[in-house]
Amino acid sequence: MAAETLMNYDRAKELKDFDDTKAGVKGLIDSGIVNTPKMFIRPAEELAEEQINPCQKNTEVPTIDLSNIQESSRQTADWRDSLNLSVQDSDPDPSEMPAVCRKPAIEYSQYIKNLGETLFELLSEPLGLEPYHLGSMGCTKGFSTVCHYYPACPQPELTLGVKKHADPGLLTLLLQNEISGLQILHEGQWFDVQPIRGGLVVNIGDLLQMISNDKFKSVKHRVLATPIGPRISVGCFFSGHASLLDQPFGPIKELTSEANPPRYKEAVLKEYIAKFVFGALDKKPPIDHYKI
Ligand SMILES: O=C(O)CCC(=O)C(=O)O
Ligand SMILES: [Fe+2]
Repeated sequence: MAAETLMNYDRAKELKDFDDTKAGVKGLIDSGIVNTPKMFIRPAEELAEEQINPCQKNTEVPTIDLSNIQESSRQTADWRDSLNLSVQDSDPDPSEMPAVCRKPAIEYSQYIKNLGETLFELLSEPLGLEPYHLGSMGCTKGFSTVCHYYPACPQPELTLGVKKHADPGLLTLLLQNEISGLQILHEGQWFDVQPIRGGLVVNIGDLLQMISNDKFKSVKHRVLATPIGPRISVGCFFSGHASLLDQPFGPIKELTSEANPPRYKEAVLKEYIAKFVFGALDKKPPIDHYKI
């Protein structure tokens, strides 16, 4: 009986059915956010107008930020523009999104939310937890969508698109256009993560490493600057809901024991987040402050 079920198993059909529900990646691609580079190429007056529009509380309009460059140091600016859209509720307020990308961004957020819920269920299981455990902790609520635009770089050897880092949050779902540049660090060596059309990169972040008491491991990665472009990527960062900001969190109690004690101190989410918002991406990661 089991063998028969196995023989009838049609993986291609299962994937197609998953995509057709639009919980899958196809829905994300269809929503077209990766084809929205025009949000980065706009007249200066239009950008200035958005920057002073007070209703866009959750949006950072893209600018090349050179403020972290100190003349005396050899620090370089990252070779990219980024647009950050924070979605804290299931239905983001359209007036808080730049008009140019409002429709795809809202549609995309909805798919990501559904996919995030599924993935946190799947991740609860190998931890030996009930499927809804991570979801019920608030992991699936609230995420930031960051759209990166990496223009072609005339001297890619002098800079990087994004410096080496691990994502500080719980989980990142990343969509890339066809131009490569993303690399992960494995056993001291950098490996390319080639874009697969219709595929998402799923990255474990430091916060998930922390609450899983090292059962899941975050991965260090970076983005090269490339002579061809633009490279576009859209990362959705699950880092816990705003309502959890004042709560302490640490390794999940069910995952620790006398034989396997907590490897991290408890932290207040707000303080943890402040450490990565105000710290440099490639300097001491926030997780290191809590290691026991
Ligand atoms: O653009 C990419 O592929 C990755 C960007 C990234 O690592 C990040 O935003 O944290
Ligand atoms: Fe990252």
